Amino acid sequence: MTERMVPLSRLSERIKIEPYYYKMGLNGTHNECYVRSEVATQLLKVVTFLPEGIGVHLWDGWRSFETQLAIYEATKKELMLKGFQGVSLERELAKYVAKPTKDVDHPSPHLSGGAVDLTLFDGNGLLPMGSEFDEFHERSQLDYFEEKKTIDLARKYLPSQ
Ligand SMILES: C[C@@H](N)C(=O)N[C@H](C)C(=O)O
Repeated sequence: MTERMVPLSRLSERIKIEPYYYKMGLNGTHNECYVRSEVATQLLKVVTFLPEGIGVHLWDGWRSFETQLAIYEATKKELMLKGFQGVSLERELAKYVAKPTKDVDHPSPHLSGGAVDLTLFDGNGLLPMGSEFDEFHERSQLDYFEEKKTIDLARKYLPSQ
C-alpha cells in the first residue's frame, strides 16, 4: 500500500519547519517538509510526550534523489578536506549520510519520506544538543555525551533510537 505524503507546516503549533536544504538552495528541494502519513502521526504523538513549552523543529523530511545526492557529494568533499580517503572515507561518510539510491526495495530513508531531521525548541529558540545540525563529527553521535553528565543537553528529551 502506498502511503500519502503529508506537509508538516500546519500540523501542530508544537511542530515547526525550517527546510534546511531549501534554504541552502540545493536542487530538488521545497519550502515545505513532507513525510509519510504514519510518520506525521508519530510526530504528533512525540510532542505529547515532550515537557510543556517544548516543540519539535523540523529541518527536513522527504528528500528527492537529487537532493540526497547533493548532500552526499558535499559531505564527501568536506570529509576529504579533513583528510579522509579510500575505505576510511566510505566508512566515515556512512556514519552521517545515506547513499542515494533509486532501489525501491531499499530506498535511502529520506527518499521514502520515512525519516526526519529534527531538533527541539522552546519559547527562547532552539535547545542545545551539543552539536550543530549536520556537524559531521563524533559529537553528533547519539552516545557521545553519555559519559559527560555535567553537560545539560536537550538530547535527554529524545529517545535514543
Ligand atoms: C545528512 C543528514 N542530515 C542525514 O539526513 N543523514 C541521514 C543518515 C540520511 O542521509 O539519511
